[in-house]
Amino acid sequence: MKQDLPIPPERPHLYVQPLLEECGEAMLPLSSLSEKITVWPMYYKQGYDGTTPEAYLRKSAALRLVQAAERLPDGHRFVVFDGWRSYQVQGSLYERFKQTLLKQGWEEGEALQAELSKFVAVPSKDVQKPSPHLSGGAVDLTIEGPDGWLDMGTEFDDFSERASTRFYENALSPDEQAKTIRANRRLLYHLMTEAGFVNYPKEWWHYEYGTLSWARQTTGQAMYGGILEIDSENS
Ligand SMILES: C[C@@H](N)C(=O)N[C@H](C)C(=O)O
Ligand SMILES: [Zn+2]
Repeated sequence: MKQDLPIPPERPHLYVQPLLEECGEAMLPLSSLSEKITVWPMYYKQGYDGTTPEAYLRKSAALRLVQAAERLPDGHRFVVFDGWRSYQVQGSLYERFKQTLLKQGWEEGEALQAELSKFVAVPSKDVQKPSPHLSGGAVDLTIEGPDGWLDMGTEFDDFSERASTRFYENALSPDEQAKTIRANRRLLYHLMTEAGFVNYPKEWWHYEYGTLSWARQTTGQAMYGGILEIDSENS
């Protein structure tokens, strides 16, 4: 059972910047792909300008998501919070988190930048080096079961240590709730990685395929450059 298989520690990966060869794949809307996938557009619901009620991923990433979803236990489905993201939305998320940290007493400078980029990628519209969500190869998601969203130990976008994917792997004597959370994160992790995605170790909900950081972790060819606008050419 996937729930019994520990989430392995992050593997050492390439520190050189992989080359990106844009493959030209269009993006697919996720809400109509499978009964096992639903979209809960978190940033749209939170009122961010430039968001839409649909979530999009590049075609191969979307099809791999379907593959993973179809292996969910009966009565479960994926809940997608976000896929492709515009530069405007990436910038707003970054700015909002920065303001939160400043209110907590952080001061402008390198330490603040480092803390910020742990949880929100630096906004980049360089199509050869885009922030992951701008490429259409990154997805934020959880799992819904018969009784609602599974307990993953934190809310989506809880920017704390507890959000680290392996946080509950390290508990020495986990109580029943911690065991449940650990099993739920394992289920998501193994379904997604077996379908070819890589996880961002600081966030249990963030997975990527075909992006620069995916290439760094897998030595595969990065193939998703930045998409700056959704239009009829790329969706
Ligand atoms: C903001 C959060 N949901 C997320 O997606 N974080 C990663 C690091 C990102 O911004 O690419
Ligand atoms: Zn993400």
